[in-house]
Amino acid sequence: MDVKLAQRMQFSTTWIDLDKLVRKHPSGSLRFTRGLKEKQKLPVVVSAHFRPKRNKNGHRSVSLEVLFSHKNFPATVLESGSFHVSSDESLILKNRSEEVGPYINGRCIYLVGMMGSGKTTVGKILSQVLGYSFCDCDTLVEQELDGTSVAEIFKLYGEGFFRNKETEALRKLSMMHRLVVSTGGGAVIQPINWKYMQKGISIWLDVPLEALAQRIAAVGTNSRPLLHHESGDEYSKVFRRLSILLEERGECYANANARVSLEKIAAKLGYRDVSSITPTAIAIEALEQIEISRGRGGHCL
Ligand SMILES: Nc1ncnc2c1ncn2[C@@H]1O[C@H](COP(=O)(O)OP(=O)(O)O)[C@@H](O)[C@H]1O
Ligand SMILES: O=C(O)C1=C[C@@H](OP(=O)(O)O)[C@@H](O)[C@H](O)C1
Repeated sequence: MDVKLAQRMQFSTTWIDLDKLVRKHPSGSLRFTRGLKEKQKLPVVVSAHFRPKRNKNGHRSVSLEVLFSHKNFPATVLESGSFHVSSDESLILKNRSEEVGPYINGRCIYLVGMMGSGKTTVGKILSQVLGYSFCDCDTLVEQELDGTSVAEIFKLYGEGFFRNKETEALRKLSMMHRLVVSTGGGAVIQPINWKYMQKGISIWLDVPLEALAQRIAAVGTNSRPLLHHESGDEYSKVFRRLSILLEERGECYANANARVSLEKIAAKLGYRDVSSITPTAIAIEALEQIEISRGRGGHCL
């Protein structure tokens, strides 16, 4: 189907903006009754079925079928075809940031979540679209200690020392504006850190354990000292260790102002697997959840 035709279809005097339609109803079908332009006397039912798919490159395409039916006629396919919506996500992200930007109003955004939940990846996207700076709290701690890596800090001085440095870094960040901060996965366990993060807006990236373990197993555990103690194959040991940490921390993450659940995004977009969700789609959901948390007075859980 011609892309222009697919993106804006006219039935009677009503334009359907498929871009908006797909955004609002990521998959499914829509039925509406209209009199066709030339034959206003004949009411017909027009149904649009659309189903987004993602190809190997992460580009989405939407297949669409428009059916005409009337009690006296068998259902007939008026139009069918598919179109790409790959650039769609960046546009949606931009629109969302313009909508929610005034509410955020320069406050820092703190991304919290388990190791590997995408705080750095999604944080960079959010900072870019909002025109904020990005800051990785672990990197700040490392800089304070002349570039000593987090893994080395744990080895040389222990976890307690690292946690104090992390709190100190968050205290400094809480005095700043227009920052998206990727916090360390364990920052949520110290109540004092929430006092600092409450000056801004906190978002929990809630990612299923299987996906976290897959991501971390793919890059290795060198930079994540809390995952060094287990034996076995990489995926299983990361999974076991993360399960224990999540059990201890689950409630702490729930203190965040907004929660971005990858399982919910997958359900919304009609994906079976959370690994199909792009970081941009997660950033879009983060902005949407900030907007929703506004209606709840800033607290989501
Ligand atoms: N949505 C995603 N889909 C697939 N892989 C991702 C996604 N987000 C992040 N990753 C990958 O997971 C790993 C951990 O991501 P990162 O952003 O560093 O997490 P965190 O900062 O929370 O520890 C990286 O290798 C990154 O490329
Ligand atoms: O979960 C944790 O306790 C930790 C997470 C790490 O940050 P990332 O979440 O960025 O990996 C880092 O702060 C340190 O290894 C401890």
